[in-house]
Amino acid sequence: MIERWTTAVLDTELPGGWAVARGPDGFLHDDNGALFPRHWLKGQDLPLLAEHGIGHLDGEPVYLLELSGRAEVPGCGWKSLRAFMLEGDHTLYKVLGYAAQIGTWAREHRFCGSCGRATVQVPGERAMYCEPCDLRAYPRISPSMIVLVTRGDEVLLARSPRFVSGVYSTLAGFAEPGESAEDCLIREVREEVSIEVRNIQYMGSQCWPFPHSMMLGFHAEYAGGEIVPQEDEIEDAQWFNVHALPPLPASRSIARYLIDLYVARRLGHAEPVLPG
Ligand SMILES: NC(=O)C1=CN([C@@H]2O[C@H](COP(=O)(O)OP(=O)(O)OC[C@H]3O[C@@H](n4cnc5c(N)ncnc54)[C@H](O)[C@@H]3O)[C@@H](O)[C@H]2O)C=CC1
Ligand SMILES: [Mg+2]
Ligand SMILES: [Zn+2]
Repeated sequence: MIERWTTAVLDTELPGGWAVARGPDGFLHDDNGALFPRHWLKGQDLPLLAEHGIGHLDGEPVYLLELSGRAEVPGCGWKSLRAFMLEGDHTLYKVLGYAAQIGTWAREHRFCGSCGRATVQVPGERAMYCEPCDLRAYPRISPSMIVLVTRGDEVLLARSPRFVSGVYSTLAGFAEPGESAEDCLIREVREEVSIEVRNIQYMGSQCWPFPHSMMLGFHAEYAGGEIVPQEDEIEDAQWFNVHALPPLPASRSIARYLIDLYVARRLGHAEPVLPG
């Protein structure tokens, strides 16, 4: 399969291509989507913080205009990355998800974390550089484990107080220094619901640019314990029968994929495909 979208570090001195603009309210869009002719977009008097050449879409260069504040463009509106994830073209969402991660990282690494001096972008490399310290800051990626724990026909799902009302999802958490993926998974499940697991199986991964998680998805079997939801983090956790599931997470999430896959295997239905 030919990839429509590939990332690259492009020279911002070169003319042409497409551009996306990101401000405090998300990405600029109109009826045609979020990609605009770059020359036109740069003529819109936007409060530009930085420009990044981010890759190629269908062979055409794509740039990000990262803005320092709010702006209005006639005939256009602003839409959050999450809204692009939930609806619309998946390739466009991939472009915008990457753009968001690059924009956030570059914005947050304008100064050296060691000496406090201004950093510069390294030409041809995705790095912010402090010359006196010889220190490069690369885009930040935070590994997070996500796991569906099952017990026969039952799946363990939980709600965080941050979730949309009624929705239950798989357990997830960030890796800490010193942990393997499995260590992290076991700790997170213990912390969040006080359950022990066994037969941990890796199922697949997904980039989750909110703001920079890398989700590593697992399946695990229940091995013991009673559910005790973690105070403040977990509002409720329950075993749900595969025939009586609550409202579930968005269909493009790996959480949903892990649930749908288990249910499909249990019921002998066609297996879902993990959205990249
Ligand atoms: N794609 C998907 O299907 C899903 C993705 N997620 C994502 O998984 C990630 C982890 O899930 P949570 O339950 O929120 O994590 P968690 O269970 O580790 O708890 C969040 C806490 O971790 C700490 N934290 C925040 N950012 C961190 C980082 N970069 N590294 C280490 N610790 C950090 C903070 O103390 C925060 O309160 C989040 O980004 C969440 O959006 C969660 C569920 C579904
Ligand atoms: Mg968690
Ligand atoms: Zn420095």
